[in-house]
Amino acid sequence: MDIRALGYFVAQTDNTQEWKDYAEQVLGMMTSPTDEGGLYIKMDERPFRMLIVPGNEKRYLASGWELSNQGAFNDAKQTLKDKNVSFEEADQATCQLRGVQAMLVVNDPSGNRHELYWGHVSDCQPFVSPQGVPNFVTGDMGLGHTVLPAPNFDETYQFLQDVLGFELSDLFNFKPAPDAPPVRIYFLHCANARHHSLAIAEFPVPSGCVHAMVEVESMTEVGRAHDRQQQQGVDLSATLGQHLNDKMISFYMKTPSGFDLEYGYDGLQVDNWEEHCAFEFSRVSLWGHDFSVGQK
Ligand SMILES: Cc1ccc(O)c(O)c1CC[C@@H]1C(=O)CC[C@]2(C)C(=O)CC[C@@H]12
Ligand SMILES: [Fe+2]
Repeated sequence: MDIRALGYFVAQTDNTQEWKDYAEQVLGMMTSPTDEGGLYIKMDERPFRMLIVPGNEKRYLASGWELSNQGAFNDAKQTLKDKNVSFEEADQATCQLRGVQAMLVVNDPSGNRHELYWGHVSDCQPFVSPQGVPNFVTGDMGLGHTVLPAPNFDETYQFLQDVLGFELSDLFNFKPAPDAPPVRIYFLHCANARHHSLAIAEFPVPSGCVHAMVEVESMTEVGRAHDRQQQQGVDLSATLGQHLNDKMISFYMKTPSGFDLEYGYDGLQVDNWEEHCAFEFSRVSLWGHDFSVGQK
């Protein structure tokens, strides 16, 4: 399957206004209402990269994976059939809300919902940040990355590789405590240069997502976002730091749907995956990233 990028994600909330304020005042993104009383969050020339839908629970709902064209979409559908994976084809209203030509919905063995689509609709309106953020790093590399819970780890990893076509970038055996057994976190890429568009973590997460990541073009913009997080009283989940594997300099904070958002700069890009060599890294970060602040 030829997935090009993480095109969007869908999250749910019982308080759309909270997401609007968070998107505009903290993330520095634009918003517009959906026909259903939800919210489109815009961070580049596309109409949206985050879709917030109304519902009684605050949670992450789905990851939207972009296929290049109708041929790739038909191939994806055939792959699902050949591998006996149950899937649904989205109805007109669902495609309309997301602005896509067609979409298939599959759940992975840990219950994460993946939406496979082609042909996004775009009016290419310029991105004009309400906070003066010049640009987010998107384009061919998609919106960023998402880290999903995978308590059913082996089956989920196999599904993501064999069915959806993700490939391993590198892996981490995370020890939650010095004498606790390690939990696996695998970092996966698709057909773009971003070090990982998806990662899976071997533990359950009630909100449906460990975190999503968005990337800006300068350290100044990470710092300015950190200032807004402080000013708006948003909970910090991890302090500023730099990851060992993708060299991203970032901090983590809560979103209004209960999962975290990583706001980063300077993530590794791999132009030729043929030359890449997967490895196991044994430390979360080169410096910083104190996740204990999120436990308080
Ligand atoms: C280790 C790592 C490398 C690159 C990333 O973009 C990235 O987000 C991570 C951190 C993964 C992971 C997490 O997101 C949830 C909290 C975790 C489990 C920790 O407490 C340490 C590693 C963290
Ligand atoms: Fe991350």
